[in-house]
Amino acid sequence: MTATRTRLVLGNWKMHGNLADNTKLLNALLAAPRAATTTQMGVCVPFPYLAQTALALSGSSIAWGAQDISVHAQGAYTGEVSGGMLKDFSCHYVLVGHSERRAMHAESDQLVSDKARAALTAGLTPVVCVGESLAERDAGQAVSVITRQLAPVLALGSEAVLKMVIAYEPVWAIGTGRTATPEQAQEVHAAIRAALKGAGAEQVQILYGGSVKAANAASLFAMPDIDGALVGGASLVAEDFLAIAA
Ligand SMILES: O=C(CO)COP(=O)(O)O
Repeated sequence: MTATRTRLVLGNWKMHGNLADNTKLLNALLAAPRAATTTQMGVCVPFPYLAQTALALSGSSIAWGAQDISVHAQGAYTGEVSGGMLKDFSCHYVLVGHSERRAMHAESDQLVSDKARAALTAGLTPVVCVGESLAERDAGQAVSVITRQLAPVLALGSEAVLKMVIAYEPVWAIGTGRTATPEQAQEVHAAIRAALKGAGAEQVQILYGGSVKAANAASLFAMPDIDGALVGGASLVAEDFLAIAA
């Protein structure tokens, strides 16, 4: 990682949590001494817990955000949540295009780009998730799939891309305990950075996600184009999440 990029460790709680457990988790994150690290930390929580998270983390160095955003600013869109609403709860980040949403909610590459744009319009930092399936990797298509997924995002222009975070999450590594090797991840991260091209590509944070644990974080973070992690399961256990950031 070059000196210009700060390391970022983001938790994705997915559809986990309840008021009582969240309080314990957030308090444990707040109680941990963090003076020695310059690593940025954040948590992306389910919509109903944004208020609780905002209240708990306000004034701390830990950021928070959501896991999805509507492409619409407001209107008759039952069940949707707008960027303006996320801003009301002082969200910094919003995940867009997580593979679970691409797979289970049929989110297209274009829709993911539209969501990234909606996030930027609302003043949020979109964390654009990309990643190939196992079949695609086995077919040697990892980089071409990611290039295809990123194309409509890159079409938003370099000024927009500079305000984003990209997360590479190979689908076969999510929740499986099977992490990409640092070399496998680095290869894709370098391809992503090459795809970003142009001015500023060196500044964009590119996170790795997929079974990141304290035991494998350091070797992943040692790679030149891996700027941090998007953490699922391990972000639900304060000591594991903190150990990754440390
Ligand atoms: O999907 C992920 C984060 O967005 C990764 O999840 P796990 O860390 O549980 O594999």
